[in-house]
Amino acid sequence: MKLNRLLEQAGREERGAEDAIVTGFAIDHRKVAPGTVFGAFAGAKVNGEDFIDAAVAAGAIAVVARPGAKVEGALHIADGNVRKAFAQIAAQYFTPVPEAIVAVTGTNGKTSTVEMTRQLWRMLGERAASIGTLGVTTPDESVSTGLTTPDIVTFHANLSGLAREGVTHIAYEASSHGLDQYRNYGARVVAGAFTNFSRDHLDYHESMEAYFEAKMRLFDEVIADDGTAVIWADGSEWADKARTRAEKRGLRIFTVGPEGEDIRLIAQEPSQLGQSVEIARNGDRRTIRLPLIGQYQAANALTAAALALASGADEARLWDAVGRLQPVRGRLERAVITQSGAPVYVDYAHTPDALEAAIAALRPHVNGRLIVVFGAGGDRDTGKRGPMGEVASRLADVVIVTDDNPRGEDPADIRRAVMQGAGENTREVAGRREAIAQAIEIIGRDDIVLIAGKGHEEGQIIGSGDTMRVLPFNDVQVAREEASRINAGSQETGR
Ligand SMILES: CC(=O)N[C@H]1[C@@H](OP(=O)(O)OP(=O)(O)OC[C@H]2O[C@@H](n3ccc(=O)[nH]c3=O)[C@H](O)[C@@H]2O)O[C@H](CO)[C@@H](O)[C@@H]1O[C@H](C)C(=O)N[C@@H](C)C(=O)N[C@H](CCC(=O)O)C(=O)O
Ligand SMILES: Nc1ncnc2c1ncn2[C@@H]1O[C@H](COP(=O)(O)OP(=O)(O)OP(=O)(O)O)[C@@H](O)[C@H]1O
Ligand SMILES: N[C@H](CCC[C@H](N)C(=O)O)C(=O)O
Ligand SMILES: [Mg+2]
Repeated sequence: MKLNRLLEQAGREERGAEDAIVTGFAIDHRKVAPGTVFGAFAGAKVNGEDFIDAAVAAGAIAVVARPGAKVEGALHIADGNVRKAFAQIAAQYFTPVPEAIVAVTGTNGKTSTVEMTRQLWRMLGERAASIGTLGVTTPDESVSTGLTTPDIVTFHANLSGLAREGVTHIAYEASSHGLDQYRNYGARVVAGAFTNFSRDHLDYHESMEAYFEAKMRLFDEVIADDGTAVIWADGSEWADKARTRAEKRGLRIFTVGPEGEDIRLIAQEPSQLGQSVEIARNGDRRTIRLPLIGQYQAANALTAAALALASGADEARLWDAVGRLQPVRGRLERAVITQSGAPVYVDYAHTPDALEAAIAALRPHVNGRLIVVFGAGGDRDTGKRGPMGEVASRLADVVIVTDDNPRGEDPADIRRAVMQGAGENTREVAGRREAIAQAIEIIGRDDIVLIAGKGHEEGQIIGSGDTMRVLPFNDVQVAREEASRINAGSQETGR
C-alpha cells in the first residue's frame, strides 16, 4: 500500500516520496524489513529511539517518533503520543477487520468473559475468535501470544489475518498495560465491558487511580462513538465511576448484575455441578441452568451475554446458549477426583479479590475442609501478597503457601510476604509440586482442594533476563500425577 495514501487515510499531514510503498509495521528494529513503518517507543526498559538509525539502515521508510527525535533517511512522522499515532496508522494498513469486535477490561474475569462471548457467538452460528491470556482462539485452533493484550503489530495483524480467514466476530481482552500502551487501539470496537476493579498491578500503575484511568481508556477512546459500554453493576463505587465515564463519552449504556437495568441478576442457587441463575430482562423473569459453579462465573456469563446482545445476537436463541457454556481452561477447572472421592480444583486467582471469589465459589460445595494452595508471582505487585495471605487464611480452613512464578525474586522472600497476612491455619511449603502433594495427602472425603494462581499456565518462570528459564509445570497435570502417585503408595502400604 502507498505510504502517502495510508497517511491520508489516517488523517496525517506528513507526506513521503510519491512512490513509497509500505510493506509492514514494526516496533522492534530487529523486525524491520525494506518498506517497514517503524514505531520508536520509549519503553520501560529501553528507548526505541536508540534504534531509529538501525531501523532505517534495515529499510524503514517512515518512523513514528516524538517531535524531538532524530530521524534521518526516512520520513519522520512526529507526534507527542507516539504509540497512539502508530496505532492509528497501522489500523489503516491491517484490513479488513472482523465486523463485530468487542473488548473486555476489569481486574478479574477478562479471559473468562471473552472466552464465553466467543462460545456464545459460536453456538449462534457465527465464525468467532478471541484474543487474550489464553492466546488467539479461532474456530480451528488456539495459539499463544505470551501476553494478554499482544503488542500493537501482532494485534492488528491478527485482526486482519482472522478476518481474511472468515472470522466475523472477535472478543479481546484489554489489559490495563495494553490500554495504557495503546496496544489495541485503532480498530472499530462496537462494545466494551468493564467487569470489576480491585487491587492488582500496582507495580506498573503506582496508584489505584492511575490503574483505573488506564482501564477507562476503553470507554474514553477505544470503543466507537456509537458503541456500547457494558458494565457489571454490583453497586460498587468503581462500577458507578465507570458508568459516569461512559455516559460522559455518550456511549450507549448496558448494565448487568444485581443492580443492572438491562439484565438484572435476581438470584443464584448452587447445585451439584452448576447453578441456577434467575434474571429479569425487559420485564420478564427467566431462570438459566448454568453448567458452571461459582458466583463469579455467572457474572462473567451474563456479561458475555450482554456483549453478544450489544453486537447484535439473536436474543431468542441466546439464553439457551448461555445454558450450554463450557468451563474455561484453568478457571475452577476440576483437575482430578482423589481416591477418597474428593475433588481438586485449579483456578487462576492471583489477586486478593479473585482468591476471595474462588473460595466463595467452592464453599457451598464443601462439607469438610477447604484446603487452598497458592503463592504469588515474583517481579509483580508486591503489595498484594499480604492481602492474599490474609484472605485465604480467613476464608479457607487449611492454607498452604507455596511458590508461583518466582521470576527474578527469591521464592522464600515472596512466601514470607504472603505469610505476613496469614494466620494459624497457614503453613509454608517450598516447591509447588511438594505443596500440591501435601494438600492431596491430607484431603479427606468431604474436603476440597483449591490450587490457585497459575490456572492454565504451562510453565513456571524462574529467574529473569538472560538467566530466565521456564520449567514445564501445569497445575492440573501435577495434581493428577500427585494424586495417582499418592494413591499407588497408599495401595502398596495397604492404607
Ligand atoms: C511493562 C510492559 O508492559 N512492557 C511491555 C512493553 O514493553 P516496552 O514498550 O516497555 O518495551 P521495552 O522493552 O522497554 O522497549 C522499548 C521499545 O524498543 C524496542 N526495541 C527494544 C530492543 C531492541 O533491541 N530493539 C528495539 O527496537 C521494543 O520493541 C520497544 O518497542 O511492550 C512490549 C510490546 O508490546 C511488551 O512485550 C512488554 O511486555 C513485557 C514483556 C511484560 O512482561 N508485560 C506484562 C507486564 C504485561 O503486559 N502484562 C499484561 C497482562 C496483565 C493482566 O493480564 O492482567 C498483558 O497484557 O499481557
Ligand atoms: N467476575 C469475577 N469477579 C471476581 N473474581 C473473578 C471474576 N472472574 C474471574 N475471577 C477470578 O479471577 C481469576 C482469573 O480469571 P480470568 O482469567 O477470567 O481473569 P483475567 O481478568 O483475564 O485475569 P488476568 O489479569 O490475569 O488476565 C479466576 O480464576 C477467578 O479466581
Ligand atoms: N496476567 C497476570 C498473571 C499473573 C499470574 C501469576 N501466576 C503470576 O505469575 O504472577 C500478571 O501478569 O500479573
Ligand atoms: Mg486474562
